[in-house]
Amino acid sequence: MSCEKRYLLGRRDGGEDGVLYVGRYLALDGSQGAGVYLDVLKPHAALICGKRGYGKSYTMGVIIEEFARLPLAIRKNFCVIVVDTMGVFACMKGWEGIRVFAPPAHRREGALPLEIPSCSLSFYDYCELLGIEPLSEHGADLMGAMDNGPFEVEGLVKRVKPGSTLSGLLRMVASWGLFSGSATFDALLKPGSISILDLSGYGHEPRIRSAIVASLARALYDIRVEARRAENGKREKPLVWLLIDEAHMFMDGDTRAGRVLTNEWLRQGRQPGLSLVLATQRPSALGKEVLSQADVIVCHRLTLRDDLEALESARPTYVKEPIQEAMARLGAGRGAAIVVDDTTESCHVIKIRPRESEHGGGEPVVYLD
Ligand SMILES: Nc1ncnc2c1ncn2[C@@H]1O[C@H](COP(=O)(O)OP(=O)(O)OP(=O)(O)O)[C@@H](O)[C@H]1O
Repeated sequence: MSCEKRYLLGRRDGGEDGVLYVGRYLALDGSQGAGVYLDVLKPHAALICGKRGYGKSYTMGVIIEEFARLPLAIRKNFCVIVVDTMGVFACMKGWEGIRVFAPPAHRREGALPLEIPSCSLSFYDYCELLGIEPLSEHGADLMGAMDNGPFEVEGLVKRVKPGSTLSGLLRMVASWGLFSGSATFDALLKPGSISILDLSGYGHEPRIRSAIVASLARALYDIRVEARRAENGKREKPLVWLLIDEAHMFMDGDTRAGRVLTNEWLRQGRQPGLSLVLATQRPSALGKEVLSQADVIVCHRLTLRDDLEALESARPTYVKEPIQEAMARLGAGRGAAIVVDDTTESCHVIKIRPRESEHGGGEPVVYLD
């Protein structure tokens, strides 16, 4: 056993198994001290926040690397799924077996196809995706079409009024090739796997991204709730760690994805073994529920008053120092963060460790010739 001093976030015992090495304690003089580790033996809800360019995606990349490095005996208990909205993690493809999935219309070389089971979207998900009101003529028409058992989106077109706006919208959805009646999420549930879902092709399509995340998050929740009931010393379906970059895209406002993540994952995810890691530039956009449910908060530099106030209002009583004052200790350097850990009721300033794989989130350089 190593005698190096270490801080373990999210767990009270000092065990060495099932931990991710995230960085080092940062002293007031800028020197780095004891290693800081994050527990993965229990489910957690973690929030990584900070203003643009101060290290959120980099930190998430470190967490992904650490999952990839866990001994197989531990790793096979989990599957890790990363929702990559900007395509910054896609360059980790192949690193320690990491796989990248992308929707058929936006698949780059080497990425596996990501298809969404068409029946995994609820009636309300389809209404949000199509931009129609559930309580409208189109809504009623769609509900009638979906009532007739399992379907392909092409099949729905045949079941609604021919030539209607709804039929046109459904035809458009069918043309994306994203939804399939025979698709499953099984590939993402391979024990020990790390899957990056590259949704960067839908940069201007918030409804499509939301539909993907809502259906995935709900399906994983249902699968784990079911598996949990049957678990008896053997794990048929792995525990899930869902990492979402730019999480405000899903949780700002009243989206279907935001509702599933808040209601099923944050409020009820502990028992079925669902862990969530959300990264955002705008913690104020995630809502109070997210800030209060997160048991580990990694906060890089923030300067916007709304964001600082949101964190301040969620500051646990054991953190004596106001967030803004603690923030001053981070300095202007990238990669430093305040970490608030509910389990050990502690707050530290840390420096995230250097990445080993390529980081895809750097700024482009200006060419001078
Ligand atoms: N822990 C770290 N150690 C060394 N460099 C870092 C660290 N964290 C961030 N950086 C540097 O800062 C740059 C920006 O970090 P990152 O891409 O994570 O920003 P971000 O907060 O995700 O920004 P955005 O919100 O624009 O996506 C990185 O390309 C890297 O050069």
